[in-house]
Amino acid sequence: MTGTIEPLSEEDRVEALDALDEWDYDEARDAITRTITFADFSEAFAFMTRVALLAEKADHHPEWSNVWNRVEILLTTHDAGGLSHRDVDMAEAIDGLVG
Ligand SMILES: C[C@H](O)[C@H](O)[C@H]1CNC2=NC(N)=NC(=O)C2=N1
Repeated sequence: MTGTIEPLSEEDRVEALDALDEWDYDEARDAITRTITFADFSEAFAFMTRVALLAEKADHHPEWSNVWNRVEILLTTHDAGGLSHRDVDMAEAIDGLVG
């Protein structure tokens, strides 16, 4: 993908976070985070597989970790040096998967 990607303005970030109820703002990273707990490892990993497919399609990849039934996700845009609309789009897509 070519072209520059700009970080969100403070106004846009505040508005986006207001709508993303399940996500927290990580000021140090200029990122958003969400932790999701599933019934077991199998459910957690199935979710991660679905997110991985979305991430490849969008060419936008989460920083994340998994411990058994828990998945911790951090979204930020490396190419923008902080939060961008790509993170907001990915967060919305992830929320759509979790239901
Ligand atoms: C070359 C490729 O488009 C970039 O490296 C993509 C890949 N996935 C990415 N993922 C994230 N989270 N941020 C990026 O800036 C990013 N850039």
